This record gives sequence, structure tokens and C-alpha cells, in this order.
Amino acid sequence: MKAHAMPDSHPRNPGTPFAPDWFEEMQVNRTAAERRATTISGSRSVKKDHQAAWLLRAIQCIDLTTLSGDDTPGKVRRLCAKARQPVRPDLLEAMGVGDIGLTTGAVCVYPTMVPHAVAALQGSGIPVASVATGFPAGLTPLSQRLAEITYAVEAGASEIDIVITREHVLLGNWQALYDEVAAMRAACGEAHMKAILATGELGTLTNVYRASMVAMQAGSDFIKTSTGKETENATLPVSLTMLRALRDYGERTGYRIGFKPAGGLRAAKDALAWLALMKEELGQPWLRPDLFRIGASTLLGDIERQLEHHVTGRYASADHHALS
Ligand SMILES: O=C[C@H](O)COP(=O)(O)O
Repeated sequence: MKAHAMPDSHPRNPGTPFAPDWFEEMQVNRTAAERRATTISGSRSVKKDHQAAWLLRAIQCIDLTTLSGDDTPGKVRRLCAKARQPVRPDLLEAMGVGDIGLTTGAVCVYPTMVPHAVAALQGSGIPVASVATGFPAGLTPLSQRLAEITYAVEAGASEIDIVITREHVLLGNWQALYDEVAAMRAACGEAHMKAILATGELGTLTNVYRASMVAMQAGSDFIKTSTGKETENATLPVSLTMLRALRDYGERTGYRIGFKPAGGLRAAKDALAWLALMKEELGQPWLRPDLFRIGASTLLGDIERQLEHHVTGRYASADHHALS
């Protein structure tokens, strides 16, 4: 089955040779990153009047995710139906956007669920993303991790979310990290690769910066914060650090890399905070699904709830917008 890639409105990052001098001297000051993150989340760059429009934008950037041990074809089909129609048509009509064909950015599942997602999304243009490489810990032999990528791509996934070996970062074994991620990128072929750094397990923001840079040098299309399974998942200071690395990489190479915060983003206000971060750090043109995704399993329910409030002035009960 042929993978259908993300819209290629910008050239794909081919990677660079391993260049440790791009990151070895870098030290990230946690206090400064935290201060800046607080300023951004308290800023008014996403204006209240425009919140409904921003929330629609957030929906277009969601990788609607189910990564649970009890996933079934039926659960994946229901998730895909939600990806096709993320918000009740009457609410969209009331907002004057009934005709924009709103969908989520992608659906993200485990490898064996890919065929079910592909079938359920047929004709929708919504890509299927698969986690791979021994997600979430990544502690299986490399040959098996690469074979898992091949399996998911052959099953029809056009985006692959890989996990890195945290040990390489914790031991400062940057060449090993580069070689591993480059091999994964080669296994992805035409499918776009998101490199999950599992930042909650990397110890320091300096490590987060360095791992981001190595993942991009090795050809990642996106860098992603977390699996959703670490004790600490996406945070604003970590995201800020990754965006700075992404910007530095762009300045050196001219290539744009996408960013995906994931894990623990559950409330509409989280989506607004990350949209504000992207806008402040990189600019509004980055707020589009080929450069920005939010990995989330339950966020959409709260966004729909806020949109209903916007339209009707009332809140529905939380379970009214349950996903499945
Ligand atoms: O990549 C996506 C994450 O696994 C979703 O995490 P979440 O369940 O905390 O939204």
C-alpha cells in the first residue's frame, strides 16, 4: 500500500552529517526557560475574541491518538469517525465554518491498529500516524525496531512516531543517537518521521536541546516531546528549548522542522498556550498541520465543549463530548 505523505509545501529535511559542534557548547538555563515560558502562557498573543478561531486551528493540528493496551478495531474506527468530524456540524454552522471540511491533523495508533485506521479514513485525506520502534521505552534490538517501522509503513501509515534510546542521551553518546535515528529515517522512506525525545527522561534542558539537534541532523521531519507515558510529559519550558533548537537548525540549514508537543495536553487552554508559544517563538506561519501537531487523546473533547459554550453560552457535561 502506498503511503500518502503530508502536504509538501516546504522541502523535506534531508538531515546533515553528524555535527557535534552545533550543540556541544550549548547550555540551557532552566530558570530563564521557565521565566520565558511563564511570560508566554500569560501573554495575550491569542486574543480572547479570537479564541474560537484558534481552537478550530488547534483541532486541525491534533494528532488524535489512542495508544492503550485495550485498543480494538472498533475503538479505532470510532476515533477515526471523530477525526473526520471533530465538532458537531450544528456548532460549525453557527460559527459560519460549516463548509471548511474541518478534520484533525492525523490519527495516531499502535502498529497493529494501522490497517483499521487506514480503512476507516479512506477518502478523507487524513493521514495515519503509527508509533513504532518499541514505543514507549524503545528498548528492543535495533533490527526489530526498524522492522516495526517497515511493518507500519507497509500497513499504510504515512507518518511514523519513533522513540529514541534515552541511554544515548544520558551517557552523552551522541554519535550512537545520530546513527540510530538516521537508520530509522531510512526505514521510514516516504513516510514522515517524528522523533519522540521523551524529554521527561532526559534529565536536563541542555540534554533536550542537544537531543533535538541530533534528531534533526539525522533527518527527523518533526521533533516531539513525549510518548504520553513518561511521568513528566509536554511542558512549556521543554517545548521552548526544543523550539530554540529547531530555530537554530533552520538558521543553519534553511530547513523547517515540525514540532509536536504530546502527553498531558487535555484542556482547551493547553492548546491555546502551545499555539501562543509557537506564534511567539516562530510566527503565525508555523501554525499549520505540516509544521505543528498536538498529540492528544482527550483534548478534543474539551475543545468541543468550549466551542459549544462559545456558540450557546452554556457548557454541556464533560461526558457529552466523550470520544468513544
Ligand atoms: O502522542 C500522544 C500521547 O500519547 C497522548 O497523550 P495523552 O493521552 O496524555 O493525551
